[in-house]
Amino acid sequence: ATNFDFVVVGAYTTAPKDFADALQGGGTAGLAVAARLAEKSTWSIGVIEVGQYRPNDPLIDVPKNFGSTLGNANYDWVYLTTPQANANNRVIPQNRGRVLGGSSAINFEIFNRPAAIEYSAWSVLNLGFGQGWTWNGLLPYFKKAETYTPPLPEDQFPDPTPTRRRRDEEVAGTDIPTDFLASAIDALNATALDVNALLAAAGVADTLNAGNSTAVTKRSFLNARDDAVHGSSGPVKASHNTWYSDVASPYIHAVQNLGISINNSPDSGDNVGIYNSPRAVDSTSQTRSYAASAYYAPNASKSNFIVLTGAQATKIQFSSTKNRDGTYTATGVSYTYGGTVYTVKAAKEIILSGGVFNTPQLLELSGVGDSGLLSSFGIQTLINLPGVGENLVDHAMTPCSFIIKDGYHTWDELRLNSTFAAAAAAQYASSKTGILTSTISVLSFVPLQSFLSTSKFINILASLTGELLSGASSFSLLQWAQYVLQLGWLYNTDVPQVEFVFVPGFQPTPNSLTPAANTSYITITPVLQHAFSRGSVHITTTDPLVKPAVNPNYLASSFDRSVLVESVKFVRKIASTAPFSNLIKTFNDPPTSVTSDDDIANYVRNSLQSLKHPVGTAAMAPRQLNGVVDTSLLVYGTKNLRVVDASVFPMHVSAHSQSTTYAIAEKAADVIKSIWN
Ligand SMILES: Cc1cc2nc3c(=O)[nH]c(=O)nc-3n(C[C@H](O)[C@H](O)[C@H](O)COP(=O)(O)OP(=O)(O)OC[C@H]3O[C@@H](n4cnc5c(N)ncnc54)[C@H](O)[C@@H]3O)c2cc1C
Repeated sequence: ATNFDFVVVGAYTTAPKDFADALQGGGTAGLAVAARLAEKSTWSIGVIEVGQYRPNDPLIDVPKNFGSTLGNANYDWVYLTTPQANANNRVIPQNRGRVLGGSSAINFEIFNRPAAIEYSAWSVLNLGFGQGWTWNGLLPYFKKAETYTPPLPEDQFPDPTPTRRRRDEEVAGTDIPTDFLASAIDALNATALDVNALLAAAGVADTLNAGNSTAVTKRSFLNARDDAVHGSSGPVKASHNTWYSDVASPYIHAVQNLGISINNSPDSGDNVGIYNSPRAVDSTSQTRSYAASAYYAPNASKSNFIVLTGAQATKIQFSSTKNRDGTYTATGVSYTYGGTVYTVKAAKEIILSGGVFNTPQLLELSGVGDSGLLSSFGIQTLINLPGVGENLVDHAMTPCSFIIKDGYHTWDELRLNSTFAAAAAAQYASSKTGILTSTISVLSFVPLQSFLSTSKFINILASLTGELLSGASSFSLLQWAQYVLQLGWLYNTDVPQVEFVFVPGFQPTPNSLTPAANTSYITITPVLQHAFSRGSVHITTTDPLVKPAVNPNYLASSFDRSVLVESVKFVRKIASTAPFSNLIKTFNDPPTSVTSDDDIANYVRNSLQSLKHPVGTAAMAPRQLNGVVDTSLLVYGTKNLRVVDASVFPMHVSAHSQSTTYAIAEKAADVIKSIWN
């Protein structure tokens, strides 16, 4: 019984309600785009979501319960990577939400933003057509998505330090190697991309013209006032913790003592420093704010917004002949529900919001992808798009843990003291306060110059560019352009390269999988922000119910390995710095016996995990650059098939990925409305 204007597959963020323009997926982006389209009462929006709607579920709603649903098939797709050659052939968990709300229902609730200039890369990659995909172009949509409650004055971090960044003096004499730039110019010669324009977009000026000096352009986005950058009436509720562990303050001071500044406006486009991150938690109800609670629940009674849960999309149906302009029209989505296959028709558009693994899978199953790969499975190619499923990039991380002295209040108290845990549960139930309202919030985002010596920086750069030049023949044009931008960012100390996540409690690490009795821990996790490794996700069968193969290719680049090794060393330096060092009893993992760079590199290979921010598998980039969607998120070669989810990030950003995904969905809804109005 199904004809809609829009069909949305996967309801993460936005999904239309009336199965007329069908979206795939009821996840983060799917629900957001669907709900916005449903504002137009004459349009019908149908959302197909394989997971279930789970309102009032404490595993989702209680802020401190984040992580409790991972590996549980009622919530999680439970993806595993292929064996990772550079991580001792381990298969690494890649959780993805399989529930209405998608990954926003199972994520860790952190709700932050990257450096403004990182979106300039998205714009420049898309030539003249990407003007809307800049910080200024996206900011209205970040604001539209959120209602932000600032921290209580007493919860601002102490003593905001003036910005003290090691800048131009450190990068002088460490210019981007000209042989790499010359090769990039050759490689991109056939495109409209100009290497100088890429460097300028990365904030690095005049490299080629000046000949011998990599000058860094001045930051143009200095701490704006919070009310200018935050939204006050959007569906997603963002707020700050009101409970903090007493180990946080000494940690913050130790990080400050190592020269990293406190940043009390991290969402302003300048995210360098240590800060108290917002999280997607409703400050009144103290429950998780996610796509299902934010975009679906308030609209659930709309008759033009129909969400079908428990239904898995299996194929996009296209017109049998091409339109006069050579495109195909997407006409409907086949899905399986209760063991029967149905097809829902979309009068206007189909929107794929199945997420970074399932969106490329569905494209390939439907004949959109690399023709060689498709024909190897006997799938007829409708649109040859070699970029589908390529360009997979993630935030890789290596947790490090420390045992702390007795007497501190951390999350471990919930595990160690059952009386305390019962009291905390009662407190949360009666007053929505206390430790169970708390989430991860102490984050530091830093450029390499904050913790690497200039000589180490030069060594890492030299290995990287040598390796890039020797592998250059296998790069796609998109990679060439990305690597120019990423090299530029390395010289721009406004672009963080590593995040350090502070967790006041135990987290499993390779030599310490379960906590010891009567022992409290803290965990500090460095996370690589701009990996040079590239991976892929592709089908391995024509069976739509079999998950595709996910290969992020972690640590394939020497840069990724070296930066994580140096980051582990810096974590130990923090733990050895007062006043934080005063509360450390022992280094737990890596243990003190791990000392040489080789030992630490082995620890990195054994401990590497994902922060679960994979992006990029249906990249927004020109078709000649291996892009999959254009700047209106339309799949190349189609008239009306769009991708609206984290697959479209053309490059990663130095922030957790949900706020950007919501902004993408909000922007997509406006684009679609303007087309059909
Ligand atoms: C464990 C974890 C922790 C994270 N922590 C954070 C964090 O703290 N902060 C942050 O900003 N980001 C975090 N992220 C990342 C962030 O949640 C994701 O980047 C974002 O939610 C992705 O949104 P999406 O719309 O692309 O996909 P998703 O939200 O994953 O939505 C895809 C939806 O499509 C559905 N679907 C897929 N295929 C089909 C099909 N064939 N038929 C029907 N339905 C289908 C899925 O079930 C799902 O509901 C985390 C992610 C995870 C998994």
